[in-house]
Amino acid sequence: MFVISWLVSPQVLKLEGKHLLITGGSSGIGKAMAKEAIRRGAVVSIMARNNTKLEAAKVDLEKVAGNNFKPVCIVSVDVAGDYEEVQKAVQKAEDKQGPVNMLINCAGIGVAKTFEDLKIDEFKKLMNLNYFGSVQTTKAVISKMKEQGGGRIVFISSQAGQLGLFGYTGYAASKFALRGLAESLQMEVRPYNIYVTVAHPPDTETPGFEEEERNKPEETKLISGTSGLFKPEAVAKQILQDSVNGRFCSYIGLDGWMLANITCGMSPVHSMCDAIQQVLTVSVFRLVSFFYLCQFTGIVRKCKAKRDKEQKEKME
Ligand SMILES: NC(=O)C1=CN([C@@H]2O[C@H](COP(=O)(O)OP(=O)(O)OC[C@H]3O[C@@H](n4cnc5c(N)ncnc54)[C@H](OP(=O)(O)O)[C@@H]3O)[C@@H](O)[C@H]2O)C=CC1
Ligand SMILES: CCCCCCCCCCCCCCCC(=O)[C@@H](N)CO
Repeated sequence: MFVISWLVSPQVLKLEGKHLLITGGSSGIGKAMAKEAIRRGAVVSIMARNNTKLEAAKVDLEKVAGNNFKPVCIVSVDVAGDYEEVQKAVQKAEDKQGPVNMLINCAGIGVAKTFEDLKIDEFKKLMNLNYFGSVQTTKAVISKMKEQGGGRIVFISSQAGQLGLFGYTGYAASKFALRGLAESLQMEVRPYNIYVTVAHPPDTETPGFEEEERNKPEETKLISGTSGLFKPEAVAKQILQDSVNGRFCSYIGLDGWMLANITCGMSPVHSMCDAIQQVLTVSVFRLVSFFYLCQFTGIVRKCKAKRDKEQKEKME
């Protein structure tokens, strides 16, 4: 009885006919999640700011739908803007597609610069969009979800929400914040049959990633490169499946698996298999992490030496 009470074993959510509201659904990971959800028979609403991009995504998404599909609902709103506007936007989606069964908080931005180079406004923007944006949409759906007797809330964090790294002082903080939010919220809403998922994707080939790459410090590129570059379709499929299964932590790849285990902390545990895995791997992966940390310190040192040398040559 004791063992059973701390294990989380939610019912698998049947996606067919369920309303999925996806913020940031007009591009990248969010759009790939919308596509996968439609393919699996869900009813989808996507939210973002730019209407032209939303319209284009709608056309793209409806191409993958079967015969009896419900049109994709698009709503233009700034999730980090006025809370009343966010509430109205959610209401608009619910009027069209019914109450939200799964909210996917994917609207977000990545900025990689050193702490010195990041402007205060950039720190604020990162927190405002990546963290408060997710708070606002979640707040706008949670009461109805409780009344309904269940649902799913998904937060798209990052591997940089599991470890801090060069260039991500602003970004990682906003992604770590989501974990604290999610862990607390999960404890509150579990009696209402609502399950929270935090996803920690590695670098993923999206328009947002391309933009971020342009001014990225070399250190950040090299360190992030360790865990590879993934396709949005693969990342989306994994996150959607983990959310359907009601898993608290969603990850992809070998490094993702190690990070999920080493950062399990006090998060809810999904199955006996996960519990055993965590108990057995935490100390081993901590040992493995020293090698990674050594490698990262080496990268930072080499990049600095290279920069110093270039500077000196320029002076001469
Ligand atoms: N790509 C990567 O390498 C990784 C990404 N992530 C995270 O995944 C999420 C998605 O990233 P990715 O697919 O790369 O991003 P994209 O830039 O490709 O897409 C971002 C989406 O969010 C929307 N959006 C941005 N700002 C707002 C806003 N203020 N209000 C409403 N919608 C907004 C954009 O539309 P519009 O501009 O029209 O508003 C767009 O639909 C982010 O949270 C990111 O941090 C995590 C790990 C790795
Ligand atoms: C046991 C120890 C295992 C250690 C593994 C370490 C792997 C570190 C890789 C960090 C990658 C961070 C990617 C962030 C991507 C992102 O969020 C941005 N691209 C957003 O745009």
